Amino acid sequence: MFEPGLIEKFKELKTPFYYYDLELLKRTLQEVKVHGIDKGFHVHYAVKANFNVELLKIIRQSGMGVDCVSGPEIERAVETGFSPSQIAFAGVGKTDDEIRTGLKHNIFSFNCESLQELEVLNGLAEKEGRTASVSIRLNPNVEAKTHRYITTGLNENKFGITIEKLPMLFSILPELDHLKLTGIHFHIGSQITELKPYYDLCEKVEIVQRLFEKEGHKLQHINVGGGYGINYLEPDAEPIPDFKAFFQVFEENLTLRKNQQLHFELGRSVVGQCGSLISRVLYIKEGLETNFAVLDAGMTELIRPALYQAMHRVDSLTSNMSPKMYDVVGPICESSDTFRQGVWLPELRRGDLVAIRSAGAYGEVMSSGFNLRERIRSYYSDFAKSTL
Ligand SMILES: Cc1ncc(COP(=O)(O)O)c(C=O)c1O
Ligand SMILES: N[C@@H](CCCC[NH3+])C(=O)O
Repeated sequence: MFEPGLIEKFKELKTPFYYYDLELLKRTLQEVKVHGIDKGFHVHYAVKANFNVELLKIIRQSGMGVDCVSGPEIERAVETGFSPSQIAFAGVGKTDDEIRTGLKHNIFSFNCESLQELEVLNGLAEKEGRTASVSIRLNPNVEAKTHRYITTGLNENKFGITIEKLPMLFSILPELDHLKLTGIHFHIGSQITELKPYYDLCEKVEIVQRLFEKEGHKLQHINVGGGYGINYLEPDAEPIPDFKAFFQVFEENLTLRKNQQLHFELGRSVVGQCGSLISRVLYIKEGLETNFAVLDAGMTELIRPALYQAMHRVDSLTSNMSPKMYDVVGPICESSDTFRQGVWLPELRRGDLVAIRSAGAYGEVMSSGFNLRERIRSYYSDFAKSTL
């Protein structure tokens, strides 16, 4: 990913910054197209993973729709040229203003997460003189086998309506005459690296579909969400996730009804591997138990290690000396501001550049101004697109 010429260019730039390999993004999208879109599936890109406009423009060209979680994400998707007919809007706490944004654009689907939300949406749609297309987000109580903070489909999680609440849903639906029930939606979690949870999900989808059918509801679409994981420790061995295996699970294990569409919402698996956080070593500090490599990037630029104990590969870009063991840390006033502990890297010196890999998803977009840090910049493999 990092040719010598590129590293020379990096040396001239102020660090830290995000670097996006747009060619890798395009190759990843091509795999989604071949194994998903070309099979007739509707794939929505989860904008929350990275709302960077340069990436969105490329993603739009791939034929994907989007999954949004806020009014501003809907506005950004529309501004970038996504058709509202390809916008799904999920979120457990949609505000009235955000709902109005969705109504204004007549989006493909409001993925509703509670009975009260359905009533509020119905009221707002009535006021605006519209009918909203609604998918019911269900909580299938399926174990996603991922970090507990990014598990979303268990009874204890705040997302979706539990299957047990369906009788209540069926009883209020006939009164909500500004809603059109078009589908059901699921999303069981993120960074899912085994296929088993998806097999389990397929079983639950069939159970839920039958419950809707028993009540006379014909579903135009099933949305099974996203969550497909990436290889954080060996990004070069697996720069593009195995989308064939992913889509195949659903192709082979879901019984779609006549004319029923299958929708997906993929975030991390699309943009995760194309982004890296490039940082300079500020100091090398010998501790009593370990050597610290103190970087100029910290949890303010990439919070995943601090928040989920996530491990990102750290590559040295400028040193090829013999390896030494480091705790790679940031400059922020928190001990959790640690990227890696006890990692072997070519001996580092002040000024050396490192790449923190697989940072394209939930990296730049989760950056913060804590410690009054400057907003991080981005550069692209097509440098003409960079805001210098
Ligand atoms: C409703 C919904 N859909 C899709 C996604 C995308 O998830 P991922 O980036 O793990 O594919 C998320 C985030 O986990 C989500 O909350
Ligand atoms: N922000 C999380 C993923 C959350 C997905 C949103 N539902 C991460 O970095 O892994």
